Amino acid sequence: MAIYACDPAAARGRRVIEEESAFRSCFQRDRDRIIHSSAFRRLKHKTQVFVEHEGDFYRTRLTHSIEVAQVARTMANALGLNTDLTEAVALAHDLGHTPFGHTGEDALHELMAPYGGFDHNAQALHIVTSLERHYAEFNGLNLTWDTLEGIAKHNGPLLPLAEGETLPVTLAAYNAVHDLELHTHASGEAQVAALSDDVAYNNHDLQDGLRAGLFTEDEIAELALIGPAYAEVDRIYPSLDPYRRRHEALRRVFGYMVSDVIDTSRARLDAAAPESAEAIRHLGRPVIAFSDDMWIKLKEIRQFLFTRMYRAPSVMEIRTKVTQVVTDLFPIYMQDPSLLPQRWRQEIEAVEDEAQLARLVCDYIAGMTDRFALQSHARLMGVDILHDVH
Ligand SMILES: Nc1nc2c(ncn2[C@H]2C[C@H](O)[C@@H](COP(=O)(O)OP(=O)(O)OP(=O)(O)O)O2)c(=O)[nH]1
Repeated sequence: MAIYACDPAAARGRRVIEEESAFRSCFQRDRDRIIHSSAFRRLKHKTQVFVEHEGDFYRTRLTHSIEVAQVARTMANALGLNTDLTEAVALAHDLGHTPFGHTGEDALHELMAPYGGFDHNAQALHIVTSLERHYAEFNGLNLTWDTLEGIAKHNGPLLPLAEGETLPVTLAAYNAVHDLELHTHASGEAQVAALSDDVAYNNHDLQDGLRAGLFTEDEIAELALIGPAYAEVDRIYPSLDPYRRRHEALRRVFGYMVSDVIDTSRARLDAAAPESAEAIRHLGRPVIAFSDDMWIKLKEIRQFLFTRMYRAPSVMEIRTKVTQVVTDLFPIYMQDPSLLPQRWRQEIEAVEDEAQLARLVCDYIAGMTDRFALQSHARLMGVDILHDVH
């Protein structure tokens, strides 16, 4: 490992002190706790782009998280960073997603507007610091400080706040008791995990979008990063069948992105010459990055995916319906919290005001899988919103 890697022997430790494992480093143990969490298992039925009933081929938040962790390990290893910490942060980065992905998040954010809003990154931290309830001596997973800061700073430092911005309430509350130093950048490991998210989804969404027939290979071959990949495949394998041709082209695109991050980040690390993990945190700019040229090409892909996939009419039609599911469920549980399961009802006794009740209901709904939300909606509203024809 490089001098600037996070060394498990020097980790900042857990909020509740525990005996170290004889077999696993503290970061390995964090990763294992994340894999064994309920929230991680529920990612298997949470939307990446397509709602779960739309087909078994497409990515879910679980398969996406595994792909992020895979590429993150490769990049961390190439850069001399700690692969276990990188993997832990990568596997945890989407734990806070609601049913129906960003659509559910937007709906919950609006419903929670009077009570501090909702943010999936803050929710991931809330889950691993509070909502998982399996251990005798603490709520949450009691992860190391290093993993928690990586989860909190998925989008970079959270402080100082921009004008009119506030910290998500659950994050602010946790930070008040366990200072995650929100002014600094995260470790190199967490920065790798964050960029791996972009590498993974921009690649797999192209694959899923093609499979769904939302656009064609000829159309994506017009994009600056993708055209050369198809050209190279056609040159080497002039008579490849269409499926192998697609795979060969897209795996090259993936490789271009990974090589670019490794080369750019190596150059940045060489130039900054950080002498510790702490030095990376205080550098004032990220050390893990795409080159400017790659960033321009990536933005073109992101724009294409946004208009042709995330805002495609067929995706938007489902979006309207699943927004209704979340919008219907929230007031039902607010008005009659006795409908909540036992584990949540117990907490209602400690609720002091409407904002606390709303946060509880929000946490419960946010934890639902797509199918559980749809089932709950069908049971409570008497309609199967995706299948009933009106
Ligand atoms: N259907 C649908 N999917 C979306 C929408 N916005 C984003 N997605 C999907 C596309 C990508 O697979 C993925 C990108 O979002 P992520 O949650 O991974 O990253 P994002 O940069 O939005 O947030 P984050 O980095 O986690 O703070 O989510 C949307 O409005 N509708």
